[in-house]
Amino acid sequence: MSIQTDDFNGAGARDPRPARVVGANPTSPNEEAMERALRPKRLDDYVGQVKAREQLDIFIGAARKRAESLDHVLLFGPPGLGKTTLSHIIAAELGVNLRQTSGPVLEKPKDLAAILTGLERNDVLFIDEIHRLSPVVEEILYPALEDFQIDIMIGDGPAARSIKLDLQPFTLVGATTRAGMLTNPLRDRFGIVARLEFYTADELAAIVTRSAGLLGVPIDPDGAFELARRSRGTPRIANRLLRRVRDYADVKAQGRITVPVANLALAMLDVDPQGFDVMDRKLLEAIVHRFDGGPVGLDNVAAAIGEESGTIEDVIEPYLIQQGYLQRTPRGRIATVAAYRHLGLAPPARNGSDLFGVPPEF
Ligand SMILES: Nc1ncnc2c1ncn2[C@@H]1O[C@H](COP(=O)(O)OP(=O)(O)OP(=O)(O)O)[C@@H](O)[C@H]1O
Ligand SMILES: [Mg+2]
Repeated sequence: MSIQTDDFNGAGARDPRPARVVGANPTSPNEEAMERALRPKRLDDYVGQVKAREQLDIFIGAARKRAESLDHVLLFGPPGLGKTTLSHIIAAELGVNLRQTSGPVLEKPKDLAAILTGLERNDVLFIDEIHRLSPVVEEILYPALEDFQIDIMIGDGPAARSIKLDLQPFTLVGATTRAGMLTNPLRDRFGIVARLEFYTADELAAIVTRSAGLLGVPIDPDGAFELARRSRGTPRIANRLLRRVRDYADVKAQGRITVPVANLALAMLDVDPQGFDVMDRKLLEAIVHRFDGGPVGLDNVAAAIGEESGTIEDVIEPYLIQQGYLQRTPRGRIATVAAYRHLGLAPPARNGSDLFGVPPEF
């Protein structure tokens, strides 16, 4: 199997701001190299995501048996949950090449045409950030996905004509953090759609334990669980906390990660008992203190905390919502009772306390 990459992990431009310890995006090229080393290579080593894994296991098995290309796959979910990892696993399990690129890198139709015509039979084409494909590029993708054909223009001006080129059958694996931003015609062309979910603490503990084994870090099971519990449901964060806490353990505690060592190291890193970091707390505090707990519109919150609304929506909010600290309503964001309590505040008595969905004794 060969793997070709057009850009660095398909991630495009890097964010120049200081990295969050529990931010879900990769923080540096160094971290990405480390991630590649820790990335599971086969479906059996891929922890959690039971539904997506079961589906893929069957469809991949069927495609292999018939020596056909796998149906096109759309992977969506918040950053760091394993979309890129899964795309590599799909190619490995199919026993085919993986060609990796990303939406923003494909500027012109000919960029995509060059990649498509280079694919071998049943190869996987992985397009990261597929919601950022330009419309003209997307246009040539449709016939490629449907009939394994593309129309390309030859020549200029009045002499220009379009010719059809046949492609080898292939599988597109598209990844996105924002399925809602995909056009309908594109979304409809994926036969397999897998939504990746946040991981449970037990699943993350398994990932931390596996990574610790690969890195040769001694860790107690309870220590692994403590890191897992505070990783915002995200393997990328779990692996990052492991590396940072390992540094702390090396310098302060003869290398072994125990619960007390994990607690001290995580406190030093400003990761609170729920695994929330400064940005999470800033968001909740802004909604509670500046907007009376909401509802407040996304743009107002973004302005209040000096963060891009896209980052709030894709990276910060999903976990807070999943954990029940925040609600997204048509009228705006609302901080829940759990958010008030997390900030050490008494929740306000409201007529609309059913907003919080909590029993009256609160
Ligand atoms: N199911 C899993 N089992 C074990 N490790 C995992 C799993 N999912 C992800 N990881 C680890 O987490 C890291 C981040 O995963 P990955 O890069 O695939 O996330 P992503 O969803 O592509 O993120 P992004 O949206 O930022 O591109 C990987 O390097 C891998 O080590
Ligand atoms: Mg990725």
